[in-house]
Amino acid sequence: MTTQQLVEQIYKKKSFLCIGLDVDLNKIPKHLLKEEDPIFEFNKAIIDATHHLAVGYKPNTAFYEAYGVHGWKSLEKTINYINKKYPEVFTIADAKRGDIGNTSTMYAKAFFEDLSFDSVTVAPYMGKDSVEPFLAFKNKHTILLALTSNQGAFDFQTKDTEGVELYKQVLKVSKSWENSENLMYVVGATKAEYLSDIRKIIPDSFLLVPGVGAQGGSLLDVCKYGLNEQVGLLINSSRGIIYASNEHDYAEAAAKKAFELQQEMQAILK
Ligand SMILES: O=c1ccn([C@@H]2O[C@H](COP(=O)(O)O)[C@@H](O)[C@H]2O)c(=O)[nH]1
Repeated sequence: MTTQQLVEQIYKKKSFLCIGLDVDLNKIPKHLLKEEDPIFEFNKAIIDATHHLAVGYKPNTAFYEAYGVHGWKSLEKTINYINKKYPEVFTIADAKRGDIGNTSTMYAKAFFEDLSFDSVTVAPYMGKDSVEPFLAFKNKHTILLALTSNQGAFDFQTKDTEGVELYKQVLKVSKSWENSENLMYVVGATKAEYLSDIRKIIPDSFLLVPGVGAQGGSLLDVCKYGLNEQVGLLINSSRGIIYASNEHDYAEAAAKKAFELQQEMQAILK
């Protein structure tokens, strides 16, 4: 999917919501555990109930890898379901990959070719030659970790490197990489006050913003400092939406939470 197509979807749905599909078998409704593939059944119901309210879905691969080959199958079925039934939706494999060049190429093939995700999250720590193999894929997006939502972000990301915070170096330097137009960045909603500085460096880039909902980030603050002319934000909520209920009404409850966020976004877009 191109960035322009994503922007069109945002205006069509009046939403820049991304729903995180972080499925934990200990948290889903008990009756689903009788199914052959409880993770997929859970995702399918959530997707069917929310696809008109969200422009993206973000399975975090950890929640699938934790269940071994069965989990990976569930991930494959989930992405195939979205791509077949709702091809207009932007998909993110939150896998936080990145390695030496030839290994990164294999990671990119896994997520962009085999699983057909639109984007994958990548850690910048190993530098240019670890990220450029992802950027080489046309109409696919590499979402680079810039300033993450967790407390540990202050351990390295905000430290000075030659007078500039490390996360700013990541933003500045990555702009010079080949095919950098395929870059997006992760900035945590819990770091909203950093967004005006971030926008000075990357005014036009899309940002994936996790941390609204369970982590306490504010949608309004993120929008105040982070919106750009093309909206430029994908706000993710995972637990706050998908675990709104653990009874039979879980999909409707998720849709209700997604609707509340979509309504706030609609008001902001006006
Ligand atoms: O900085 C980051 C980067 C990624 N994440 C991921 O986003 C979701 C957030 O889930 P919630 O349940 O809405 O808190 C999850 O998959 C994280 O691994 C992040 O939170 N912060």
